[in-house]
Amino acid sequence: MTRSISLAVIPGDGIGPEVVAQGLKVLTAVLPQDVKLETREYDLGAKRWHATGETLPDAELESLRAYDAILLGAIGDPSVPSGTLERGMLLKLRFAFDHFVNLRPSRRYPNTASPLAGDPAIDFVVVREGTEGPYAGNGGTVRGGTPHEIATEVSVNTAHGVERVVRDAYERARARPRKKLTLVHKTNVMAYAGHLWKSAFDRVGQEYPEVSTDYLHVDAATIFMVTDPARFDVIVTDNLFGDILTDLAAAVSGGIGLAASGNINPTRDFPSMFEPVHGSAPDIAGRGKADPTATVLSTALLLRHLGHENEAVRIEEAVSADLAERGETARTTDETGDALAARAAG
Ligand SMILES: NC(=O)C1=CN([C@@H]2O[C@H](COP(=O)(O)OP(=O)(O)OC[C@H]3O[C@@H](n4cnc5c(N)ncnc54)[C@H](O)[C@@H]3O)[C@@H](O)[C@H]2O)C=CC1
Ligand SMILES: CC(C)CC(=O)C(=O)O
Ligand SMILES: [Mg+2]
Repeated sequence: MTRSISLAVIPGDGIGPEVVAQGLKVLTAVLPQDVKLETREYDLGAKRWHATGETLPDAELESLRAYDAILLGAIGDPSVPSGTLERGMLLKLRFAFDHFVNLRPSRRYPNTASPLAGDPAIDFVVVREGTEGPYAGNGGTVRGGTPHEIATEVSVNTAHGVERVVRDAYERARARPRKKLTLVHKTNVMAYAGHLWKSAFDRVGQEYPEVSTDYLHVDAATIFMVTDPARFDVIVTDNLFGDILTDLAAAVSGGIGLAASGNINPTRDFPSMFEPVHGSAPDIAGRGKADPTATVLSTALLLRHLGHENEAVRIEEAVSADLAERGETARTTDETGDALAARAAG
């Protein structure tokens, strides 16, 4: 457990600054007096790009290494060509700091609106690979702009990269009461990558006899996430499948405004980065409408990662209690942050 926390804060674009302000409010409220929180804000995102053309200069990336953790709002703006910031800043960070475990828990909190019939219990965690797969940037285009253009986006899967994330997922499954791990892929079509994933899953599984396993093709996994989400305990999957599945998981378990995530570097060679699952939501930015709960819950993951388990639980309990009493009245982003901070402070 750290008695001081140095935190790099990247508010980013759209609703990012709005929700990060609430995350910091709750973090400050929950920490004991003798734990010092030092923050430095990084000006990265659309505004910076328009002013300087920079996404994440190497010197800034290097300076981020020194922190215990990073808190990110979201990046991406309609005024910037799609992918510029997502790849130039967000993926650059995830790759450079070897965030190979993208941890995305889904839990049904009381009194939340699920579109699913029968009010199902939901409590699973997706372990999404964070540094490889189709997001590796391995592709290109030939004959661009002509009717004969050919674009490729090659999924990169290394034995090292797959095995380490699969092992992490087994560890997490073993530590949970149900001890169940589901591999999600598309081995029937993506045969090369699928074989690598499935054989790593089976091989590593021999070391975890107490963990029960199953396999689902990703298309079928989306069916079960809607018809029978209670069947899932821990899911391990690649970068793209995990991205898509976790937006769906958020939608069925109470909404995208509640979904937290951690980009974890389990070896602790680099700072891990915590952020809501959602993006910058330009459609509601600047209107005080964004739900900051996902960011607040991401700060709980951050605290847990740094060894502050009690404070992490206090935040999760504050969210649970607040949701139970939120009712129908619409609240502003700030009001929700205030309510959560007051409860978390105890
Ligand atoms: N980690 C990141 O920084 C991410 C960035 N993005 C970027 O964000 C931008 C917008 O992407 P979209 O595809 O629209 O996804 P999005 O997640 O930003 O928004 C999807 C829908 O969810 C709603 N929503 C999102 N967060 C919410 C919250 N906290 N409270 C209430 N409603 C919320 C939005 O209003 C929108 O209707 C794009 O530039 C995209 O690349 C997208 C996902 C992750
Ligand atoms: C914006 C992308 C790079 C990533 C994304 O959608 C996510 O991590 O959820
Ligand atoms: Mg996403």
